[in-house]
Amino acid sequence: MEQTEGSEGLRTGKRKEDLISKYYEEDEDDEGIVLDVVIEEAGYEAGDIRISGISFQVRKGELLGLIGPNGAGKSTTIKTLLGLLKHAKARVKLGGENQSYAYVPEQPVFYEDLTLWEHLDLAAAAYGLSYETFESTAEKLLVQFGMTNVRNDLPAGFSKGMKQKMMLMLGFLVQPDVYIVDEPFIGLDPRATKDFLRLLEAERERGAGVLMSTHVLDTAERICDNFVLISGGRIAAEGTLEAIRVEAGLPEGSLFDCFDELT
Ligand SMILES: Nc1ncnc2c1ncn2[C@@H]1O[C@H](COP(=O)(O)OP(=O)(O)OP(=O)(O)O)[C@@H](O)[C@H]1O
Repeated sequence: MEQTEGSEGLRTGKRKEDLISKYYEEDEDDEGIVLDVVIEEAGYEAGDIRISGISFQVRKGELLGLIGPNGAGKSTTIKTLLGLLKHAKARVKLGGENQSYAYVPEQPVFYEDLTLWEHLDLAAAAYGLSYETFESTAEKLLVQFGMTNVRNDLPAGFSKGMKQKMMLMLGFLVQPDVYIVDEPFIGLDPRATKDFLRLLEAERERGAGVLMSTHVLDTAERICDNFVLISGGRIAAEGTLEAIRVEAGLPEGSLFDCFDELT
């Protein structure tokens, strides 16, 4: 079975080589942390350091926005925490022994010879969902994303936005404790964006934590609780919008203005 574009799609959170360790020894300060990331440094080649000193935590129900200009190191940060970079000094922990995560990549990744429904079935099997749970959740997602009429089609023939919707559906299907989402908005039409945000909100209410990288700053400003602003492979500012405004010296500034000032 051929998979398109590299090896980073359809991640199940159960691969042995993952950097993410499954057990988090909680003490009082750690309560509610579902993802704890400490990256000392990471790069694509030995000696080629692209990011350094990037640490952050995501708590239950929190949406943390990873923002920064092109080439700042957002995707490298995400690839590092997923264990995809060989040259990384990093430690990544989920919040508990039985916690799971789902990664939604920026570039859709799919199997050429599996239909949309078969992709959903495969992801459900990888996460050990019962057939009943899979069927009812998958049916709901098809309706929510307006994809019912293409359920038995091959994704190779999908538009860019439809492929993106499939990736999001695969993430939502398994209801993980942590979502790691790399730029979800590009390619989605306004209706799909709204559907995605509504589902994300419901998942946060369920207690899922979300790390989301994006360039869509007006949306990020509206929906994220906290931000990590990366510039030149390092953290340029972090915290709430208020904290970022203080850092940028723009007490009334939009996230875009602060971003502009700080990068
Ligand atoms: N596969 C790769 N091999 C070598 N260097 C890479 C690779 N991918 C990215 N880089 C380099 O790492 C640095 C950070 O890139 P990264 O893709 O993490 O940026 P980003 O913040 O995700 O940017 P964008 O907003 O454009 O997606 C850049 O200097 C980039 O050229």
